[in-house]
Amino acid sequence: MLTVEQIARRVQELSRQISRDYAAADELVMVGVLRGCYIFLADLSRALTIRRRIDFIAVSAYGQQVYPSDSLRLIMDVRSDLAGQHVLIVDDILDSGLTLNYLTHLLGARNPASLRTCVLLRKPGRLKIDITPDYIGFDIPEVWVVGYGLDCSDRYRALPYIGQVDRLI
Ligand SMILES: O=P(O)(O)OC[C@H]1O[C@H](OP(=O)(O)OP(=O)(O)O)[C@H](O)[C@@H]1O
Ligand SMILES: Nc1nc2[nH]cnc2c(=O)[nH]1
Repeated sequence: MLTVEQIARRVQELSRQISRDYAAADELVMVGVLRGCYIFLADLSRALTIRRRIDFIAVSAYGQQVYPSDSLRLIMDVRSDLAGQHVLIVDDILDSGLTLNYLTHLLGARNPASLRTCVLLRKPGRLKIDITPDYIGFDIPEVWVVGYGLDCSDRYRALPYIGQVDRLI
């Protein structure tokens, strides 16, 4: 679906935009949403030209039967105190929007100086919640995608490109 070159070009564009937008900030705290974010966050953070710190957070759906699950729980919190910090949540994909919605409420309640969101992929046709990330890499169709950090039953995360697999979503 997306080649190595297309992804690299878009990540560079996003990093230029983010570096420009935060040029006046002392520091940006990038909060990656595990696990799918790990390659995108690595590439994006290295391309930024501003001061940044990296942190991680992990959530999990209750139960595995239904996707997307309506209820999420926090399974690993960030280490940093986010009060007064410029925070950017970085995730690989926005599907129903439940994860990003949950996290923006959770982290927004910690009095950050600012809170924005960045996703590499968005499936506009799947949104269950009206949420628009501040930075979006690509809009994609309603299919299951893998590679560049994204998995299918924990496989394919290390593929350098983004591909589509047959799976009911
Ligand atoms: O918009 P939503 O419907 O909430 O879906 C998006 C979330 O789903 C994926 O995570 P997943 O739960 O598959 O975990 P993983 O990142 O560990 O693979 C992805 O990384 C997002 O965090
Ligand atoms: N790997 C992967 N995770 C997702 N989470 C929500 N949609 C997707 C998808 O298409 N692929």
